[in-house]
Amino acid sequence: VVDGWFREINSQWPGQAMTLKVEEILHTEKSLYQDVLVFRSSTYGNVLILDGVIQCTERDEFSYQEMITHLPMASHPNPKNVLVIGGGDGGVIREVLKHDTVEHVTLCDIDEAVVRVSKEYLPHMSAIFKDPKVTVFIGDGFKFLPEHENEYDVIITDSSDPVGPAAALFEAPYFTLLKKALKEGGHMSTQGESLWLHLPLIKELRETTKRLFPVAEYAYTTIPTYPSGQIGFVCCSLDPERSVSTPLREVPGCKYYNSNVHRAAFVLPEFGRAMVEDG
Ligand SMILES: NCCCN[C@H]1CC[C@H](N)CC1
Repeated sequence: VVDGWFREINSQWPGQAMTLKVEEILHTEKSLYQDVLVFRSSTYGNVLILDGVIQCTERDEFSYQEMITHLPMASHPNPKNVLVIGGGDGGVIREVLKHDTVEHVTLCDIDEAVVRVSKEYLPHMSAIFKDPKVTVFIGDGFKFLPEHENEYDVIITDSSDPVGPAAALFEAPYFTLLKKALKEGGHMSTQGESLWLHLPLIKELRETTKRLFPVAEYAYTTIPTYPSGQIGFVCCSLDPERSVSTPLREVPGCKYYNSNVHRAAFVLPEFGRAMVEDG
């Protein structure tokens, strides 16, 4: 934080940096896995930073959390058992529980510091941890998945960027394990970075998932505080007859998501479509 501003300078997005005005530093620590910073911003509420990268802000997190959750959930006919890999801030869990079909949701995040800090500073995301349908497991998704084969209707990978602890969550071995943990007709979504910054990665992600899943599509949302103001998701189904871009029911109580936004999210601008689909 320099002269009262946080600047998200990072080699993943050279020559650009989101800047947020800081009112007060609320927490800093070095966890087992990453540097953790929380500050109260002037205009985006409390902000969680991991290794210098904006993870979520109270003002705009709903865009990402709603879309990464409802794209796979609303296109699945009857999701009962759900797994979230990452997502220690609790936002995705909050969204999963908007579906009354859900009987149980498990969160598996490698860093207990994220869950602890979220409970303390991001209350409207982490309050949901108290819900009896929620189980929080602190550990590595790579170890968790093989112990839970054929268990989940939907798996959401709410990861940080493909550098540091989350790098392996963007590669084929991970998606192979994830596929085995899904039940028949299962759906998944994974954090898929930005069309403006990561086209080669997105192309690779889609090729990897297309080899493993009969349906694998890319969708995106707008979100001011992520690099270039946009972030995407790779959404997959194990059912060749199903379309992840077709919502099967409404999801009440959302601020970003609705069934038209669901469909529109999969319509890509030409520079994205060409790269992602034609390659
Ligand atoms: N629940 C928040 C997950 C964080 N998602 C990522 C954080 C880092 C960003 N560069 C990309 C999205």
